[in-house]
Amino acid sequence: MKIKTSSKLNLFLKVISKRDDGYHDIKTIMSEFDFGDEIFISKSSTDSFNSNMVSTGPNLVEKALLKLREHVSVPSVSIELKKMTPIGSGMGTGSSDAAETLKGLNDFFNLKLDRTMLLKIAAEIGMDVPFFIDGKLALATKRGDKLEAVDGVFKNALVVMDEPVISKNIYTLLEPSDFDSDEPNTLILPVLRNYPKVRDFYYHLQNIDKNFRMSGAGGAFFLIGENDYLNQVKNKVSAKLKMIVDIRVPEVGYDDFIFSS
Ligand SMILES: C[C@@](CO)(OP(=O)(O)O)[C@H](O)COP(=O)(O)OP(=O)(O)OC[C@H]1O[C@@H](n2ccc(N)nc2=O)[C@H](O)[C@@H]1O
Ligand SMILES: Nc1ncnc2c1ncn2[C@@H]1O[C@H](COP(=O)(O)OP(=O)(O)O)[C@@H](O)[C@H]1O
Repeated sequence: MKIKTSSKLNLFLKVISKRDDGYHDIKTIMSEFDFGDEIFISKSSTDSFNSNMVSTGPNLVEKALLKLREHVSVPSVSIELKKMTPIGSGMGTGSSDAAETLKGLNDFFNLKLDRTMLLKIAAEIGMDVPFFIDGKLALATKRGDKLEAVDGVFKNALVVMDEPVISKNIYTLLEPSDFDSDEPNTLILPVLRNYPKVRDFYYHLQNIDKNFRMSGAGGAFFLIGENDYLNQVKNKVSAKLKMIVDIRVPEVGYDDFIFSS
């Protein structure tokens, strides 16, 4: 079985407050788009995981299999991840790999887990993972795991990335005053303070168009607009990754969050 994974942009992301469990309450709109990796699942007499991804710890794909096994019996399986997307982008590609592994194994072995159960297991892997069970466009609140589908229309977005933000700790770098900020993505404040290369890239983008926004914890940024204009901007941006994608934005109700002037 071959599975194609996807990515997301956080159209905005407000960190509201720190919770008693150490996580943060957030409010964000997550929008799925077509940019992903490939996962191959096949029957095998022993478990195996292979990937072209250089990994320091267990891969989220392996984590997904282990979490699944805590809930249901899964036969031995061979899984291969062909990683084609960058790490540390804030586009949730690892979370998508994990969610697609759960859904893929559920289908491949006919495990009969329903959507509610898949969402529960996904949240045990990471707060970004449940979104990719249904994908598309959703308002995410609480720790990012309470999801509400939002009706969307397609727009073009220029997505750019130069340097990654490799940190599972970005929330710990928030300062009290950050919670009062008007930034469309609160997490840009700790990123600008702690990641000089990403800060330089952000200033480069701001000199071209002030409406560039950061996705998640960075390092990817995006600009929503008309295709012709985005192509002009793309030519001016110096970055390792530049692509124009179709992205869902809410049909109604979120203009103040999404379109800054
Ligand atoms: C920042 C966001 C935006 O979508 O993702 P990315 O930038 O990675 O795409 C998410 O909130 C990240 O999601 P994810 O990376 O899955 O988080 P997890 O693995 O569950 O948590 C990693 C760590 O981040 C912190 N964390 C995460 C989510 C949240 N609402 N509050 C937090 O404080 C916790 O300290 C946790 O230990
Ligand atoms: N399949 C995977 N894809 C991407 N990252 C993964 C994967 N498995 C484990 N990781 C680890 O997860 C971290 C990336 O997480 P994060 O920066 O939150 O993701 P993103 O920025 O892509 O949303 C890195 O430390 C990376 O090594």
